[in-house]
Amino acid sequence: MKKNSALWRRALFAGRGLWIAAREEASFRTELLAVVGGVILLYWTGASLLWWGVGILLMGAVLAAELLNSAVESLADLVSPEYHPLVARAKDCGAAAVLVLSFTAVLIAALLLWRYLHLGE
Ligand SMILES: Nc1ncnc2c1ncn2[C@@H]1O[C@H](COP(=O)(O)OP(=O)(O)OP(=O)(O)O)[C@@H](O)[C@H]1O
Repeated sequence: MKKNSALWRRALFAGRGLWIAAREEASFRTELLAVVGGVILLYWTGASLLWWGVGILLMGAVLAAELLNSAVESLADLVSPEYHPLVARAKDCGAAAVLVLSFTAVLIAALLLWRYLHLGE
């Protein structure tokens, strides 16, 4: 496989990864929906530029973590389709990474909502 291909080619590969995740991973689709919800929340609460920055950063991080988790799962399935405790560990840790970031994003969203409802800003 040729290394260091042109930027447009690498972008094409990345786009293919996004398309595969959106088509085959239910969790990724759910997170895309959550991103739409997050953008609506930020818009509805009239969030400041800083809140938008934090929100966009977190939403991007959740999606990126899910994509990396999918990559780990695919490699694990290739290497060991049969049950193996190390595969269980790799997959569980990948899933945990997504969970931690998702939980953080939900907490930040709750904070934004609380601030809007109680402080009106
Ligand atoms: N080959 C394996 N060896 C050991 N444990 C496995 C193996 N495959 C799956 N598991 C266990 O089952 C859990 C679910 O794995 P699975 O591959 O179905 O991912 P998932 O969480 O359903 O994600 P997705 O639906 O996105 O593929 C893993 O977190 C792991 O604990």
